[in-house]
Amino acid sequence: MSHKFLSFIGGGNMAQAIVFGLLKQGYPADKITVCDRNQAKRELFTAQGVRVTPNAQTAAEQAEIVVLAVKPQGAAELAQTISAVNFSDKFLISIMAAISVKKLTALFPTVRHIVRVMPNTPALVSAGMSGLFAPPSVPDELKRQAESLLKAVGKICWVENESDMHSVTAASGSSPAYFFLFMEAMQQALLAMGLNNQQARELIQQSALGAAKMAIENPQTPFTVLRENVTSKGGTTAAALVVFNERQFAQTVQLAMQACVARSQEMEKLF
Ligand SMILES: NC(=O)C1=CN([C@@H]2O[C@H](COP(=O)(O)OP(=O)(O)OC[C@H]3O[C@@H](n4cnc5c(N)ncnc54)[C@H](O)[C@@H]3O)[C@@H](O)[C@H]2O)C=CC1
Ligand SMILES: O=C(O)[C@@H]1CCC=N1
Repeated sequence: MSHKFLSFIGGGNMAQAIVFGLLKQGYPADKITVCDRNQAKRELFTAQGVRVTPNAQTAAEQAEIVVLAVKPQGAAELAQTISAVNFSDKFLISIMAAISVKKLTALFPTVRHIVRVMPNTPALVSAGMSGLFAPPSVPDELKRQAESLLKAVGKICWVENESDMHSVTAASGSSPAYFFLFMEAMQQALLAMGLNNQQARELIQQSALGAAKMAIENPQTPFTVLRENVTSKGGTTAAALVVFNERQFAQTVQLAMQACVARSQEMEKLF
Protein backbone atom coordinates (compact mmCIF):
# COMPACT_ATOMS: atom_id res chain seq x y z
CA MET A 1 0.00 0.00 0.00
CA SER A 2 1.29 3.49 -0.74
CA HIS A 3 1.69 5.51 2.39
CA LYS A 4 -0.30 8.72 2.28
CA PHE A 5 0.04 11.44 4.89
CA LEU A 6 -2.62 10.65 7.45
CA SER A 7 -4.01 12.87 10.17
CA PHE A 8 -6.26 11.51 12.85
CA ILE A 9 -8.33 14.12 14.64
CA GLY A 10 -9.09 12.59 18.01
CA GLY A 11 -6.54 10.24 19.53
CA GLY A 12 -8.79 8.18 21.79
CA ASN A 13 -9.44 4.46 22.05
CA MET A 14 -10.38 3.84 18.44
CA ALA A 15 -7.71 6.06 16.88
CA GLN A 16 -5.11 4.38 19.10
CA ALA A 17 -6.28 0.95 17.96
CA ILE A 18 -6.00 1.91 14.28
CA VAL A 19 -2.77 3.93 14.52
CA PHE A 20 -0.91 1.40 16.65
CA GLY A 21 -2.27 -1.37 14.43
CA LEU A 22 -0.96 0.48 11.35
CA LEU A 23 2.45 0.95 12.97
CA LYS A 24 2.60 -2.79 13.70
CA GLN A 25 1.98 -3.39 10.01
CA GLY A 26 4.89 -1.11 9.08
CA TYR A 27 3.05 2.12 8.26
CA PRO A 28 5.74 4.81 8.66
CA ALA A 29 5.22 6.74 11.89
CA ASP A 30 6.42 9.94 10.24
CA LYS A 31 3.48 9.79 7.84
CA ILE A 32 0.94 9.88 10.66
CA THR A 33 -0.12 12.92 12.67
CA VAL A 34 -2.53 12.68 15.56
CA CYS A 35 -4.35 15.67 16.95
CA ASP A 36 -5.77 15.40 20.42
CA ARG A 37 -6.60 18.15 22.84
CA ASN A 38 -5.53 15.92 25.73
CA GLN A 39 -1.79 15.92 26.42
CA ALA A 40 -1.73 12.44 27.97
CA LYS A 41 -3.29 11.04 24.79
CA ARG A 42 -0.76 12.86 22.64
CA GLU A 43 2.09 11.40 24.68
CA LEU A 44 0.90 7.86 23.92
CA PHE A 45 1.52 8.58 20.24
CA THR A 46 4.75 10.52 20.71
CA ALA A 47 6.14 7.46 22.50
CA GLN A 48 5.61 5.53 19.25
CA GLY A 49 7.26 8.16 17.07
CA VAL A 50 4.00 9.56 15.74
CA ARG A 51 3.76 13.32 15.24
CA VAL A 52 1.19 15.01 17.44
CA THR A 53 -0.45 18.37 17.74
CA PRO A 54 -3.20 19.88 19.85
CA ASN A 55 -4.21 21.94 16.83
CA ALA A 56 -6.81 20.32 14.60
CA GLN A 57 -6.33 22.84 11.82
CA THR A 58 -2.60 22.13 11.60
CA ALA A 59 -3.28 18.39 11.56
CA ALA A 60 -5.90 18.67 8.82
CA GLU A 61 -3.80 20.98 6.67
CA GLN A 62 -0.82 18.58 6.74
CA ALA A 63 -2.77 15.56 5.60
CA GLU A 64 -3.75 13.90 2.34
CA ILE A 65 -6.23 11.77 4.26
CA VAL A 66 -8.00 13.19 7.31
CA VAL A 67 -9.58 10.67 9.67
CA LEU A 68 -12.25 12.09 11.95
CA ALA A 69 -12.08 10.18 15.23
CA VAL A 70 -13.75 12.40 17.81
CA LYS A 71 -17.01 11.45 19.49
CA PRO A 72 -20.10 12.12 17.37
CA GLN A 73 -21.14 14.73 19.95
CA GLY A 74 -17.96 16.67 19.11
CA ALA A 75 -18.36 16.68 15.33
CA ALA A 76 -20.02 20.09 15.01
CA GLU A 77 -17.56 21.77 17.37
CA LEU A 78 -14.63 20.25 15.49
CA ALA A 79 -16.04 21.41 12.16
CA GLN A 80 -16.23 24.92 13.56
CA THR A 81 -12.61 24.75 14.75
CA ILE A 82 -11.31 23.70 11.34
CA SER A 83 -13.71 25.67 9.17
CA ALA A 84 -10.74 27.53 7.60
CA VAL A 85 -9.27 24.30 6.18
CA ASN A 86 -9.76 23.77 2.47
CA PHE A 87 -10.59 20.08 2.08
CA SER A 88 -10.99 20.12 -1.69
CA ASP A 89 -7.74 18.20 -2.30
CA LYS A 90 -8.10 15.99 0.77
CA PHE A 91 -9.89 12.72 1.31
CA LEU A 92 -12.06 12.56 4.42
CA ILE A 93 -12.63 9.35 6.31
CA SER A 94 -15.02 9.45 9.24
CA ILE A 95 -15.04 6.70 11.84
CA MET A 96 -17.67 8.49 13.89
CA ALA A 97 -20.74 6.42 14.64
CA ALA A 98 -24.04 7.75 13.34
CA ILE A 99 -22.77 10.85 11.54
CA SER A 100 -24.15 10.61 8.01
CA VAL A 101 -22.42 11.64 4.80
CA LYS A 102 -25.13 14.29 4.41
CA LYS A 103 -24.26 15.71 7.83
CA LEU A 104 -20.52 15.52 7.16
CA THR A 105 -20.99 17.34 3.87
CA ALA A 106 -22.88 20.09 5.66
CA LEU A 107 -20.23 20.33 8.39
CA PHE A 108 -17.27 20.27 5.97
CA PRO A 109 -18.58 21.99 2.83
CA THR A 110 -15.25 22.04 0.94
CA VAL A 111 -14.89 18.24 1.14
CA ARG A 112 -15.34 16.45 -2.18
CA HIS A 113 -15.05 12.84 -1.15
CA ILE A 114 -16.05 11.14 2.08
CA VAL A 115 -15.94 7.50 3.12
CA ARG A 116 -17.55 6.38 6.34
CA VAL A 117 -15.90 3.58 8.28
CA MET A 118 -17.18 1.70 11.31
CA PRO A 119 -14.09 -0.01 12.71
CA ASN A 120 -13.61 -1.86 15.99
CA THR A 121 -10.89 -1.90 18.64
CA PRO A 122 -9.43 -5.33 17.72
CA ALA A 123 -7.70 -3.31 14.96
CA LEU A 124 -5.05 -2.88 17.64
CA VAL A 125 -4.12 -6.56 17.33
CA SER A 126 -4.58 -6.72 13.55
CA ALA A 127 -7.92 -8.48 14.01
CA GLY A 128 -10.22 -5.56 13.33
CA MET A 129 -13.48 -5.68 11.41
CA SER A 130 -14.56 -2.56 9.59
CA GLY A 131 -17.72 -1.77 7.69
CA LEU A 132 -17.31 0.86 4.98
CA PHE A 133 -19.73 3.02 3.09
CA ALA A 134 -18.98 5.37 0.20
CA PRO A 135 -21.51 7.41 -1.76
CA PRO A 136 -21.56 6.48 -5.47
CA SER A 137 -19.63 9.66 -6.37
CA VAL A 138 -16.46 8.50 -4.56
CA PRO A 139 -13.83 7.39 -7.11
CA ASP A 140 -12.67 3.78 -6.92
CA GLU A 141 -9.12 4.90 -6.22
CA LEU A 142 -10.21 6.56 -2.98
CA LYS A 143 -12.33 3.58 -2.02
CA ARG A 144 -9.25 1.40 -2.47
CA GLN A 145 -7.23 3.81 -0.31
CA ALA A 146 -9.76 3.59 2.53
CA GLU A 147 -9.94 -0.14 2.08
CA SER A 148 -6.18 -0.72 2.20
CA LEU A 149 -5.86 1.41 5.31
CA LEU A 150 -8.42 -0.67 7.18
CA LYS A 151 -7.27 -3.95 5.64
CA ALA A 152 -3.88 -3.28 7.23
CA VAL A 153 -5.52 -3.73 10.63
CA GLY A 154 -8.13 -6.39 9.90
CA LYS A 155 -10.93 -7.36 7.57
CA ILE A 156 -13.35 -5.08 5.79
CA CYS A 157 -16.89 -5.24 4.45
CA TRP A 158 -18.51 -2.66 2.16
CA VAL A 159 -22.18 -1.84 2.50
CA GLU A 160 -24.13 -0.31 -0.36
CA ASN A 161 -26.76 1.46 1.70
CA GLU A 162 -25.69 4.00 4.26
CA SER A 163 -28.56 2.97 6.53
CA ASP A 164 -26.83 -0.41 6.93
CA MET A 165 -24.04 1.32 8.86
CA HIS A 166 -26.37 1.20 11.89
CA SER A 167 -26.44 -2.61 11.69
CA VAL A 168 -22.69 -2.71 11.11
CA THR A 169 -22.27 -0.74 14.32
CA ALA A 170 -24.37 -3.31 16.17
CA ALA A 171 -22.54 -6.20 14.49
CA SER A 172 -18.89 -5.22 14.75
CA GLY A 173 -18.31 -1.67 16.04
CA SER A 174 -19.94 -2.38 19.39
CA SER A 175 -19.77 -6.16 19.49
CA PRO A 176 -16.31 -6.59 21.02
CA ALA A 177 -17.96 -5.16 24.14
CA TYR A 178 -20.66 -7.87 24.03
CA PHE A 179 -17.99 -10.55 23.90
CA PHE A 180 -16.04 -8.92 26.73
CA LEU A 181 -19.24 -8.77 28.78
CA PHE A 182 -19.69 -12.50 28.21
CA MET A 183 -16.10 -13.08 29.29
CA GLU A 184 -16.58 -10.94 32.40
CA ALA A 185 -19.66 -12.92 33.34
CA MET A 186 -17.83 -16.23 32.84
CA GLN A 187 -14.93 -14.94 34.92
CA GLN A 188 -17.25 -14.01 37.79
CA ALA A 189 -18.81 -17.46 37.66
CA LEU A 190 -15.44 -19.20 37.71
CA LEU A 191 -14.10 -17.10 40.58
CA ALA A 192 -17.23 -17.99 42.55
CA MET A 193 -16.49 -21.65 41.79
CA GLY A 194 -13.02 -21.29 43.32
CA LEU A 195 -10.68 -20.93 40.34
CA ASN A 196 -8.16 -18.14 40.61
CA ASN A 197 -8.11 -15.11 38.35
CA GLN A 198 -5.28 -16.31 36.13
CA GLN A 199 -6.82 -19.74 35.63
CA ALA A 200 -10.22 -18.21 34.84
CA ARG A 201 -8.80 -15.69 32.42
CA GLU A 202 -6.69 -18.19 30.49
CA LEU A 203 -9.49 -20.75 30.26
CA ILE A 204 -11.97 -18.15 29.00
CA GLN A 205 -9.84 -16.22 26.54
CA GLN A 206 -8.31 -19.29 24.92
CA SER A 207 -11.78 -20.85 24.53
CA ALA A 208 -13.08 -17.64 22.96
CA LEU A 209 -10.13 -17.55 20.58
CA GLY A 210 -10.61 -21.23 19.74
CA ALA A 211 -14.32 -20.79 19.06
CA ALA A 212 -13.65 -17.78 16.81
CA LYS A 213 -10.89 -19.65 14.94
CA MET A 214 -13.16 -22.65 14.42
CA ALA A 215 -15.85 -20.40 12.98
CA ILE A 216 -13.38 -18.63 10.70
CA GLU A 217 -11.62 -21.79 9.52
CA ASN A 218 -14.89 -23.62 8.77
CA PRO A 219 -16.81 -21.01 6.81
CA GLN A 220 -19.25 -23.59 5.38
CA THR A 221 -20.22 -24.87 8.81
CA PRO A 222 -23.18 -23.00 10.35
CA PHE A 223 -22.69 -21.67 13.87
CA THR A 224 -25.51 -23.99 14.91
CA VAL A 225 -23.54 -27.06 13.83
CA LEU A 226 -20.39 -25.85 15.58
CA ARG A 227 -22.48 -25.46 18.74
CA GLU A 228 -24.11 -28.85 18.31
CA ASN A 229 -20.69 -30.49 17.89
CA VAL A 230 -19.85 -29.43 21.44
CA THR A 231 -23.17 -30.52 22.86
CA SER A 232 -23.38 -34.18 23.88
CA LYS A 233 -26.89 -35.48 24.37
CA GLY A 234 -27.67 -35.44 28.07
CA GLY A 235 -24.23 -33.98 28.78
CA THR A 236 -22.76 -30.92 30.44
CA THR A 237 -23.05 -28.41 27.60
CA ALA A 238 -26.70 -29.27 27.10
CA ALA A 239 -27.30 -28.50 30.77
CA ALA A 240 -25.72 -25.05 30.34
CA LEU A 241 -27.64 -24.33 27.13
CA VAL A 242 -30.95 -25.16 28.79
CA VAL A 243 -30.30 -22.32 31.24
CA PHE A 244 -29.35 -19.89 28.45
CA ASN A 245 -32.51 -20.78 26.56
CA GLU A 246 -34.74 -20.61 29.64
CA ARG A 247 -33.38 -17.10 30.23
CA GLN A 248 -34.07 -16.17 26.61
CA PHE A 249 -30.47 -15.60 25.62
CA ALA A 250 -31.16 -15.24 21.89
CA GLN A 251 -33.97 -12.76 22.47
CA THR A 252 -31.79 -10.78 24.87
CA VAL A 253 -29.03 -10.53 22.27
CA GLN A 254 -31.55 -9.49 19.65
CA LEU A 255 -33.02 -6.81 21.92
CA ALA A 256 -29.54 -5.52 22.79
CA MET A 257 -28.56 -5.23 19.13
CA GLN A 258 -31.84 -3.52 18.31
CA ALA A 259 -31.13 -1.02 21.11
CA CYS A 260 -27.70 -0.39 19.58
CA VAL A 261 -29.25 0.34 16.19
CA ALA A 262 -31.98 2.52 17.73
CA ARG A 263 -29.39 4.60 19.59
CA SER A 264 -27.34 4.97 16.41
CA GLN A 265 -30.43 6.16 14.54
CA GLU A 266 -31.23 8.57 17.37
CA MET A 267 -27.65 9.92 17.39
CA GLU A 268 -27.87 10.46 13.64
CA LYS A 269 -30.71 12.92 14.28
CA LEU A 270 -29.19 14.47 17.42
CA PHE A 271 -25.61 15.33 16.35
N1 LIG B 1 -14.28 2.91 20.71
C1 LIG B 1 -14.74 2.10 19.77
O1 LIG B 1 -14.74 0.86 19.94
C2 LIG B 1 -15.27 2.65 18.49
C3 LIG B 1 -15.43 4.00 18.29
N2 LIG B 1 -15.90 4.48 17.11
C4 LIG B 1 -16.04 5.92 16.91
O2 LIG B 1 -14.77 6.50 17.04
C5 LIG B 1 -14.90 7.80 17.55
C6 LIG B 1 -13.95 7.95 18.73
O3 LIG B 1 -14.34 7.03 19.73
P1 LIG B 1 -13.34 6.68 20.92
O4 LIG B 1 -11.96 6.63 20.39
O5 LIG B 1 -13.91 5.54 21.62
O6 LIG B 1 -13.51 8.01 21.81
P2 LIG B 1 -12.49 8.64 22.84
O7 LIG B 1 -13.28 9.53 23.74
O8 LIG B 1 -11.63 7.58 23.44
O9 LIG B 1 -11.57 9.54 21.90
C7 LIG B 1 -11.94 10.78 21.38
C8 LIG B 1 -10.73 11.69 21.50
O10 LIG B 1 -10.97 12.88 20.79
C9 LIG B 1 -10.37 13.94 21.48
N3 LIG B 1 -11.05 15.17 21.02
C10 LIG B 1 -12.35 15.47 21.14
N4 LIG B 1 -12.63 16.62 20.50
C11 LIG B 1 -11.46 17.04 19.98
C12 LIG B 1 -11.09 18.17 19.21
N5 LIG B 1 -12.01 19.08 18.83
N6 LIG B 1 -9.80 18.30 18.84
C13 LIG B 1 -8.88 17.38 19.21
N7 LIG B 1 -9.18 16.28 19.94
C14 LIG B 1 -10.44 16.13 20.31
C15 LIG B 1 -10.56 13.63 22.94
O11 LIG B 1 -9.61 14.28 23.77
C16 LIG B 1 -10.41 12.10 22.94
O12 LIG B 1 -9.08 11.70 23.24
C17 LIG B 1 -16.35 8.00 17.94
O13 LIG B 1 -16.97 8.83 17.01
C18 LIG B 1 -16.93 6.61 17.91
O14 LIG B 1 -18.27 6.63 17.48
C19 LIG B 1 -16.20 3.66 16.07
C20 LIG B 1 -16.06 2.31 16.20
C21 LIG B 1 -15.63 1.69 17.42
O1 LIG C 1 -20.22 2.99 21.71
C1 LIG C 1 -20.11 3.73 20.73
O2 LIG C 1 -20.92 4.64 20.51
C2 LIG C 1 -18.94 3.52 19.78
C3 LIG C 1 -19.41 3.19 18.40
C4 LIG C 1 -19.17 1.73 18.22
C5 LIG C 1 -18.36 1.36 19.37
N1 LIG C 1 -18.19 2.36 20.18
